[in-house]
Amino acid sequence: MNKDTDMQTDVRPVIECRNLTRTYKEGPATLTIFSDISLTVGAGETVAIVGSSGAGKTTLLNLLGGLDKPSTGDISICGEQIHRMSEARRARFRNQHLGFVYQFHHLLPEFSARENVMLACTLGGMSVREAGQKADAMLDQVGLGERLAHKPGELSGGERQRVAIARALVNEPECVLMDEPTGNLDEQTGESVQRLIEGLRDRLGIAFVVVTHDMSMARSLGRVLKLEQGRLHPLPVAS
Ligand SMILES: Nc1ncnc2c1ncn2[C@@H]1O[C@H](COP(=O)(O)OP(=O)(O)OP(=O)(O)O)[C@@H](O)[C@H]1O
Repeated sequence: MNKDTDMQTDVRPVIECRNLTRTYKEGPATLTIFSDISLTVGAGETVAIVGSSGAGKTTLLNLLGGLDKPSTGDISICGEQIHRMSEARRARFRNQHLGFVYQFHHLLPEFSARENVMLACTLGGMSVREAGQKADAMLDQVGLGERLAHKPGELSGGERQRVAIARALVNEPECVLMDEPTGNLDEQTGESVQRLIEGLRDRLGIAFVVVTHDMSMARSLGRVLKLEQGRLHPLPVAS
């Protein structure tokens, strides 16, 4: 075990990355975004990834989520090598095992909060009736039980982000990947989204990987790793 960037407990690993390298070809030159990154994240663990703009945080998150493939190295999510799956299998796997939350919520503007969350279920083959029940329960958990019929344009920024979190969680994924989930929110709303993440992690045992520029949120979520000059370094725990 790599003691620097691996979890320190013996809980079941949800994410296991070994020696990840991502490069881009730029004419005759090769641009290395990061190299030789290894990382293990266990069930119910939260890992925050920080680093300056352009350090490669989103690139790393995209690899973990199967949106991009590593140049070299292995990624195992829930014991399966996501980067080696066929396109169709990967889409199914992502729907079943992973949830995604972005800085800009990417909700469909024409659909209600309920319908946006339901869509994540029906895409996976669930009946409309069951999807409706799941969406209602999940939206209730994130405190939006009274806003089911509101469209994104009729919700506040924090409420929209909570709908996006409900959508990411409704299929009960083992792992949720978040890119700047509070980046677009004021301090108070950001803190309430952070508490929501912590509550869901503790209640449901989901592993969270959260890319953020907010160091205080990173520290309070748990383990903090800094992506710097193409390497992932653990930051010491704040006293
Ligand atoms: N398709 C691509 N081709 C070439 N270079 C790319 C490509 N995609 C990303 N990059 C480069 O990879 C680097 C890392 O980008 P990335 O978006 O992962 O950074 P980041 O740490 O998430 O930054 P920010 O905090 O600003 O969002 C950047 O320098 C970017 O220009």
